Amino acid sequence: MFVKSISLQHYRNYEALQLDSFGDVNLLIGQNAQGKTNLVEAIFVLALTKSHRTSRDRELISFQEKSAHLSAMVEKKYGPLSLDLSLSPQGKKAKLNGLEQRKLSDFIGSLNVVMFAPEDLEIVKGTPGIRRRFLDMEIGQVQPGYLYHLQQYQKVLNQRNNLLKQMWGKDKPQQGLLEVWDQQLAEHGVKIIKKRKQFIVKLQRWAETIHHGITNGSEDLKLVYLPSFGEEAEEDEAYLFEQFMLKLSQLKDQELRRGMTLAGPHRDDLAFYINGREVHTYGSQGQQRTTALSLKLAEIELIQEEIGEYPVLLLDDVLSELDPYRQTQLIETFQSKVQTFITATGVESLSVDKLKNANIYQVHDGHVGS
Ligand SMILES: Nc1ncnc2c1ncn2[C@@H]1O[C@H](COP(=O)(O)OP(=O)(O)OP(=O)(O)O)[C@@H](O)[C@H]1O
Repeated sequence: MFVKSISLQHYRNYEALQLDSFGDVNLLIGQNAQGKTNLVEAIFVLALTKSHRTSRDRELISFQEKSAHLSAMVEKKYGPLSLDLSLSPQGKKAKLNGLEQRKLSDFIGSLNVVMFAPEDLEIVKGTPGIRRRFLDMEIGQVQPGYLYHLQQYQKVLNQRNNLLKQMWGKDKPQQGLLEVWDQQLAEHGVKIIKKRKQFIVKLQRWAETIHHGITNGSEDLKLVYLPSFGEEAEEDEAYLFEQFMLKLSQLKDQELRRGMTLAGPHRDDLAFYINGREVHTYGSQGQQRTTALSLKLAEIELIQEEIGEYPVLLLDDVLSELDPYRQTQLIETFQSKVQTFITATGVESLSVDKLKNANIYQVHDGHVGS
């Protein structure tokens, strides 16, 4: 798919911006703090209705303003599609071809993107919560049904945690009520776990091949789901449900003491291994960065496999961090297949000959010129 144009109103430091005729490769060049990341972030927000760098939507609306508006024209395999998204403290409103969507999940996935930004190193180095967010956002993009279960799970989890807190120190805990929440938690929980496991198996296939290529065959990358209960590879829903309920009953005393739910997809993790060793613990900085890169490139192929179209690639401040060999490999792999937006402080830091047909945009203080 291909983003043809974009328009922003009161989005971050853009008061009003209209950009047309994007090319296959688009370079956004400018000094620090001018609005380069804000622009690729806006494309990301149009795809997922959320930013990759904050969960607080208020930050996306320009200071002093009450709402922001983003829109784009996207060329897809089956024709053009217009996307509109409004953000305000009251919530978000999304339109496809001018028609308001009742649920945001009906809008998400209309535009598919893969963002690679410096903070993606945290997927490998950071806390389990970051890896869960990565899984949830990526699966949500290609399987909207996933987001429904995720929202329901989060609701039930909050209610169950509140109940556990209320029951704390009471003589006669409300066991009956807790069991109702257990059932609902397990119902949505197993759907999430199953989809995450299936996603990881597919992502692993692509990531392994790509990582092999990047490292000249010297490194074997493996992805492993680390569940808080049951077997890591088990996908059978009935079995997972049984295992989840069993785990909750085993943990009940502990949960009542701590006032929180201690097992389920909100406690699961994802591990990366290179040649049998965990990258989080034993990987060098370079291996961790390459792992993150392989994951992102694998995602591009996976999205193509799932939806039959390549996503748009957003490279924020990362291309200049790669050595010339990796820069070239990245650009050559996707040239003419994947529309790419690249931010950098200067064209000097990029292997420019590979980017000679790129559209170049100068970003300065919330204004963009070509
Ligand atoms: N809600 C907002 N309203 C207005 N301006 C904002 C808002 N949020 C961020 N900004 C401004 O946007 C600018 C940062 O833009 P951005 O993160 O896109 O920089 P950048 O060009 O990518 O820089 P770098 O090269 O340092 O990454 C800052 O000047 C910041 O004050």
